Amino acid sequence: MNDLRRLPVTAIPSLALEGVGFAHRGQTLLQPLDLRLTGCQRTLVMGPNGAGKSLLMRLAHGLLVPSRGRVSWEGRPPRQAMVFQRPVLLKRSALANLTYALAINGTPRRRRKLLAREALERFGLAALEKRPARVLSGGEQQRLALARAWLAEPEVLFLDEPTSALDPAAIQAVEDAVLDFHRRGTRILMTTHDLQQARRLADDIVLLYGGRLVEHSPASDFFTTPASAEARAFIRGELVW
Ligand SMILES: Nc1ncnc2c1ncn2[C@@H]1O[C@H](COP(=O)(O)OP(=O)(O)OP(=O)(O)O)[C@@H](O)[C@H]1O
Repeated sequence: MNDLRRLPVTAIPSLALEGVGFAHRGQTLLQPLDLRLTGCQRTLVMGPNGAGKSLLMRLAHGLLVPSRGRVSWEGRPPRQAMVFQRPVLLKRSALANLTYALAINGTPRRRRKLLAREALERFGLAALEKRPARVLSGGEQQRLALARAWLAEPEVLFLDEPTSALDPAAIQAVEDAVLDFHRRGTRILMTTHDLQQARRLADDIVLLYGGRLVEHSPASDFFTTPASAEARAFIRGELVW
């Protein structure tokens, strides 16, 4: 299913993180950072284990309150969705997970099954609509989470290591979905450890190391002329926590 009806063309609000930091029990986990995301970019957040990537995503999406600084959307908050490494699914069928999400967002009952089935079809899950979501394979669960996000028509989609537990075919399916979201008009903010994946998907790269933002550059610059020693080491596979 390749019909990509674009989302209504309204400017996606810019996201500004100003002096945003996060501490827990007196320990600084994310040092104050500034980051501004505009337009319909695909931003890939990279860094070794424990660098603070998930923290940054949760702060940006509003799941965590910063200990200092401010997260703000210019004008209005956009429609947002988040996809996690391990999908959070209800103990119901694949179809019911989607119809439930549609009910929550106010879709009239008579349209829910039709829309949910279209989304299952798009993500290659039509044959599994009756199967309990929690017995689906990891790759299938991730596609179901993406289908649910698709139905939310997000202007901004956060994905936190959505492919780290998946095999190559499932990774490809997630990457194709990310590109479809983007072509439909969604801004992407995604974390990954995978340099090749970042090369395939990114317009710009944010590199975190040890709870610090060390670089935010266009992907072409990051991979060819990285500005920081950390980025050079990361690209060589030498940056570890
Ligand atoms: N809610 C929290 N309370 C306390 N510590 C936390 C919390 N969330 C994250 N941390 C700690 O903050 C640091 C950064 O965690 P984060 O999950 O952001 O790293 P990451 O870059 O996503 O790593 P990985 O690639 O391993 O997933 C880690 O040391 C983690 O243990």
